[in-house]
Amino acid sequence: MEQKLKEFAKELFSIDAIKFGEYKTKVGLMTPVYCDLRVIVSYPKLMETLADLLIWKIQNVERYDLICGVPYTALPIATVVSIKTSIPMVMRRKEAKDYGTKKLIEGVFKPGDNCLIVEDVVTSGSSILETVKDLTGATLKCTDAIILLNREQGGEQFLKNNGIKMHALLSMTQLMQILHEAGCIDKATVQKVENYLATTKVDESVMKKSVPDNRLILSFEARAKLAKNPISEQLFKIMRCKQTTLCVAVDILNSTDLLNFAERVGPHICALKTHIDILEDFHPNLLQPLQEIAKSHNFLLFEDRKFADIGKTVEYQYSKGLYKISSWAPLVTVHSLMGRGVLDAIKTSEGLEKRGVFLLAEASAAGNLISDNYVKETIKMAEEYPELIAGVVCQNPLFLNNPGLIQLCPGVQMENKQDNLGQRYNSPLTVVLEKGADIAVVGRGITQSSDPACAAERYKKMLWDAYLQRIESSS
Ligand SMILES: O=c1ccn([C@@H]2O[C@H](COP(=O)(O)O)[C@@H](O)[C@H]2O)c(=O)[nH]1
Repeated sequence: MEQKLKEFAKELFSIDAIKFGEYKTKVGLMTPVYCDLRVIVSYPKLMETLADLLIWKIQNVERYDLICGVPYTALPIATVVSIKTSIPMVMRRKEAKDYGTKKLIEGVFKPGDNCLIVEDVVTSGSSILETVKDLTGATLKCTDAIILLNREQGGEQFLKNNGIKMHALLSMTQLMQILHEAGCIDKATVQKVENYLATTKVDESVMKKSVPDNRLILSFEARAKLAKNPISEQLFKIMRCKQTTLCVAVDILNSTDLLNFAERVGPHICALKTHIDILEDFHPNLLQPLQEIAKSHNFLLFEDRKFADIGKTVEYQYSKGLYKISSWAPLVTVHSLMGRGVLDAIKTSEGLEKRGVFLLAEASAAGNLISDNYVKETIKMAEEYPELIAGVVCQNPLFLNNPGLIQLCPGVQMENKQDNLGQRYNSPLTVVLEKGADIAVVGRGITQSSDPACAAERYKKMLWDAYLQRIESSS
């Protein structure tokens, strides 16, 4: 059977059911490998082989009375399995009929019958779960799903969390290995897919098959209307008007250099991100010309203070002291680590009337201690403060169903993969098309360039083209 599986994998490649290149997934992100098993109905011998392989795999499943294919691709596959094993099948309608019996599940079954799910490819597991919901709603039990290919993007865990054990004939890693050994794909392609799988997490909102108002395919114009924070609304409008999603991190130690730099990159950016406390010659007199430059080039000042203390201390750090951040920076970053008191402090402190917070959910630094649960709770916290939160700093496509929030992604550079202190980089294309970034933060990629204005313009164009490519399918 192992050999039969390898031969089958090669056949899938030869009929173009597995393709390599740049493909857009249904949630708007790009993938270097695309699996389209719908073509398999045109190859009856392959259908039969697949059914044999699945039947072989079914031996691991303890008990089932019925089988059900996830519509539509797996329907014919489940049919062949049913015929070959004489296990009766039930069929799930995607929409209930609006006449007659209005049944979602067709076929003969008894309450409590255990139904084995059959599916072709699992990315998120959401399609299986939709089918499971209808089956259990019709009094059936579902505990196991038998599938051809596990794309290894979180679906197995997601299903497990929802009480379904997944049995896959192949994982994406195994498939890559088989195709490489057979000479169908080269090492570079294998590495590209491996890298994509290792770095692209699919969160639960991505896992919903049809994400309502998916931010990845909505235009900034549309999202400006959905923004609940006045600064994120303004940011969306600036991005659209200046056609830029570039935020430059101006990590420069001298005030005059900072002003010169802001003037030069100003036409190409939507926000200028500062670490004001690294200036060796800081004087409050810097702030007025900086604000004027921001106004004249229509970009926002963004102090990356990463507040992380008790609320009262944050109130002082934000509005008092040498920097009086709340008086000149409409945007600031906040760690979720210390809880909601920090957000309450930012919300109520004196300073600019309109303000927005980017909450830090993930970090670009290698070896950071942020866990999946921390990320999840941070997103939850962000969604609890819609009037204050402009967006989230993260490295993965999160909160897809909240288009009013902006994903800000630092760690962007054209070439470098990592600096010598643990900073990790992705290319402009990757952050927008694979990681879901709305705004990309570029620091040394521009500040250390011999011509920062020209470099900023290049980044701006690349990022904007990638954004247009991302929303293309919805226009
Ligand atoms: O996870 C994070 C959060 C913030 N940053 C900040 O972005 C810039 C990146 O500068 P580069 O020169 O492009 O590396 C810097 O100001 C960081 O403090 C981040 O990199 N990662």
